[in-house]
Amino acid sequence: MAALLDLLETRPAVLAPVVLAVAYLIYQLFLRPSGLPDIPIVGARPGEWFPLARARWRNTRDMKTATEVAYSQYRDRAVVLPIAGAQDFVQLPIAEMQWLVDQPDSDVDLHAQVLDSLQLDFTVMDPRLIHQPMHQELISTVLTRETGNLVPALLDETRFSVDDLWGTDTEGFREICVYDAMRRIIGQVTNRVFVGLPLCRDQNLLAAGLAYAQDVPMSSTVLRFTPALLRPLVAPLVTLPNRLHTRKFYNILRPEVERRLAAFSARRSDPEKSGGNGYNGDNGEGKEPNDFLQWSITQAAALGDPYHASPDTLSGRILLLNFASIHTSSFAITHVLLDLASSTSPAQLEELRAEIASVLAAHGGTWNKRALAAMEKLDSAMRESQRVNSFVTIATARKVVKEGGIVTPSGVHVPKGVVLCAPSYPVFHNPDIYPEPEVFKPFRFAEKRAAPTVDGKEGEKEKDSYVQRARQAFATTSPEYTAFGHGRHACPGRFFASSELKLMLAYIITHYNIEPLEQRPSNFWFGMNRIPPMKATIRVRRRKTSV
Ligand code: HEM
Repeated sequence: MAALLDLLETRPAVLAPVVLAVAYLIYQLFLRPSGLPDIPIVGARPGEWFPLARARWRNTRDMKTATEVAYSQYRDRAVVLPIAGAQDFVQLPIAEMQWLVDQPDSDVDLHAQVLDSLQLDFTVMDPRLIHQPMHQELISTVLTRETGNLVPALLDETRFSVDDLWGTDTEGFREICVYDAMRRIIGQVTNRVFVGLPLCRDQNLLAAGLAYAQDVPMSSTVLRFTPALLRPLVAPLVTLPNRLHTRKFYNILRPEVERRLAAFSARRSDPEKSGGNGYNGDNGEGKEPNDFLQWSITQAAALGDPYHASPDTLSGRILLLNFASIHTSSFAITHVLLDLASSTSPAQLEELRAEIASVLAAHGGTWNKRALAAMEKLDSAMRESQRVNSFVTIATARKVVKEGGIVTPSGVHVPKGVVLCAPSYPVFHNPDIYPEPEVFKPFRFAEKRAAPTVDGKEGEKEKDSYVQRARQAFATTSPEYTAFGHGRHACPGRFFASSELKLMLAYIITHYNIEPLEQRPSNFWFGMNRIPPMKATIRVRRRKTSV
């Protein structure tokens, strides 16, 4: 200690870096101009010093209250919703959400916001994958179109993985941790569509994908709390797990990618062998595999840039798909199982089973997209569970990227760099929109579908009725229903997710009895998101008959 004091006395310059670092932190936390419009700040108290910084911490400690206050006290006007370690959001009234999602990407940009909030330039090992997101186009086109053809594969993998993890013993009940089992099942079933058999069952591949999906939110949280100037220095350390899991994932996938690429170019150079189409891969039975990896190879060939066709790029796209889909879908299926186990009467479960049986019978006993679409009560149960439990608490976050900023319909000027959003959690729980909002009513949306339609000419009536029914479907978004976001950037994977989750739920409830829970285990808030109780268990027993 004495030596240190001596040093400071003789060479005070050694203090300079410490003083600079402290001054920088104080400036960042308290003095930096916020660039925010002059509108109320949620969480700030009148007359206090540093209202923005203090509101940030208050809101972060209690996000539920913050979102409720932002919605109920400022229903018709824009407010600042500051959150520590995230952006300072400007939340628009719900009446302006449609305006927000209709703005061109050159004015407000979802990708710029995601890039920031997940720190993707650091947390994704090859940021080019993000800046050229070719996989997203495939999700909204090929994956959505092919979902119907993929139903048999989805069913096969669901059967295989659920039977394996939930067991087939019809005598005794067995306790399972819902989230743990379902994320493995979702990982396997979803990867059946991404990379096919046998890799979708490779537990090391699935584990690396899951681990990476946890690394990204973890490392991005640390990076967001790190001053921007220091991030390039801190990132290599913080993202070490991301790098390790990426490498592991690539290494396992690479031999299959290389095999597919070789088969693809062989077929391309010898169209005779390919059955005439000139570019198909080969699944070993002379048929092209119908999965995301294969579509990506075809897409890469059409793009003609070797970067897109490299094994690492193709593997990287599959890893990003795992990131986008596994947690979201695992949360959704975990929630609905807990809801059905704890809030639903046995008669309602029987009603669901009866619907499944009768629709299946009407479709010749075959599971297909039409049969899934006709199961309106099942669809309603999924939609209702997401209404009650959605991880989305503020919706449609878009960063203002237009030089000079933009002006909202109610006349607020929002500068470039600020993130706009709209309310979600308090809307889902608003009794004027959803009566008895805290109650899980599995048939809420099915009943809305069945409600009489407006009068009109015969043709119009039919059209109205179709539109009214479609509006209540699980994958349909609106300002009042934002579990998948809203607008043209709403989740592109939602049609696939809807079919996959309904099929899985139908299989589970027709093949298993679930012992009722006295109380629904509570969700919890993780930053801005709501998460299912990860340790919650249920007791299940295989049914002797499957209807
Ligand atoms: C229950 C399951 C899912 C939920 C609840 C969900 C939810 C969401 C939400 C809320 C958004 C933001 C939309 C917005 O801001 O308007 C989103 C975006 C996205 N989702 Fe999903 N998602 C699910 C499944 C999937 C699946 C299975 C895939 C891929 C196959 C996927 C791929 C994506 C992608 C790529 C985006 C970014 C879209 C863009 O940048 O334009 N999601 N998702």
